[in-house]
Amino acid sequence: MSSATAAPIRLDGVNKVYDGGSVAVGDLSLEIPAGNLVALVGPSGCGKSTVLRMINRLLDPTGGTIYIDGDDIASSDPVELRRRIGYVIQHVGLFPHQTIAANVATVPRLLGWSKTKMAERTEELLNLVGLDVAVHGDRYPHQLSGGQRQRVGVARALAADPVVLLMDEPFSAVDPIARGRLQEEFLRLQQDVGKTIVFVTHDVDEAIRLGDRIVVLSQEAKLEQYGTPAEILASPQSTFVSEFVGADRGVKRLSVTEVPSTGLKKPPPGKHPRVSDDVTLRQALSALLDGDTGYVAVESGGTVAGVLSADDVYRALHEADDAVMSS
Ligand SMILES: Nc1ncnc2c1ncn2[C@@H]1O[C@H](COP(=O)(O)OP(=O)(O)OP(=O)(O)O)[C@@H](O)[C@H]1O
Repeated sequence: MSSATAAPIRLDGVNKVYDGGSVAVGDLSLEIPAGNLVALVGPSGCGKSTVLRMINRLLDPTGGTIYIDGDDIASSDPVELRRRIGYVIQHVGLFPHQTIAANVATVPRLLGWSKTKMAERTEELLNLVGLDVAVHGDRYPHQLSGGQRQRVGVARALAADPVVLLMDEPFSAVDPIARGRLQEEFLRLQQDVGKTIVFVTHDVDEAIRLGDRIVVLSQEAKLEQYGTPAEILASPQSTFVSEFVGADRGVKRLSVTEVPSTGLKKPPPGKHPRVSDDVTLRQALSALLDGDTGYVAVESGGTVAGVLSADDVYRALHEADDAVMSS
């Protein structure tokens, strides 16, 4: 494996039949580009976790091949491979009798890093996930909140600069408010680290929010659709996908579409609510509904570039859909 910070993953005709004959994955082929965050979504039992666990060789496929950075992982040493792959699970599995700092340094310690290098890396990572090493470093897992423990799990998974990060429902055990914050922080963190991330969730909203691309799976990990959130929302390829993304697909589309930068109207008189030009149509519509003029003003570089009405939001959504469909 190269020393790059992120590696592509390819699944080629992968199949997994458990002892006893249960087919978890029928025949799955998938390419995940380096540095992409791909969300695997699908109903309970469709094989998402099995797919993830085959990528780090916690399970071996019964057929097909998985490549990381072009190398067939079946010929790699599983322990060695797992040190190059970060893994975060729902109940993060921190070692209860080790401090937070020691937990984060798990893989560097196995790799024989010096104490100084481990301490520097631990501080850097805890900072990256928004925890202060001076406050939290010497605490034990039970002295942290659920959300803080998940952050430590992410820091630990990133400790040895893995080329791939696998995340299995990492935020589902925390309350919705902490979850939203973790998702937001995680998106910011990914902008910094740029890993190839495979993220399992059964929550389609989380997949839309986090994924560069989404893989929708049905039973036996059948690939129903693979595309960007905007593509999947604008054009679900099957009844399964449209039912899975939900009846409020239209509202979800608003949240993956940015406000238009051209064709804005000149503001009529009145005190219109304002949004910046990098918000989504959903945020713009919400601001419009909070006001009482029927318009929302879009600011660009501190000045108002123009206004949108509800009709304009509708038109912008459909123009964005047309652009997605024709791309
Ligand atoms: N060790 C096992 N032995 C036999 N069958 C198994 C085993 N582990 C999982 N399965 C079966 O394989 C299928 C896929 O399981 P998997 O855990 O991958 O699904 P999932 O999509 O991650 O589900 P969930 O969202 O509920 O966690 C299920 O039908 C499950 O019952």
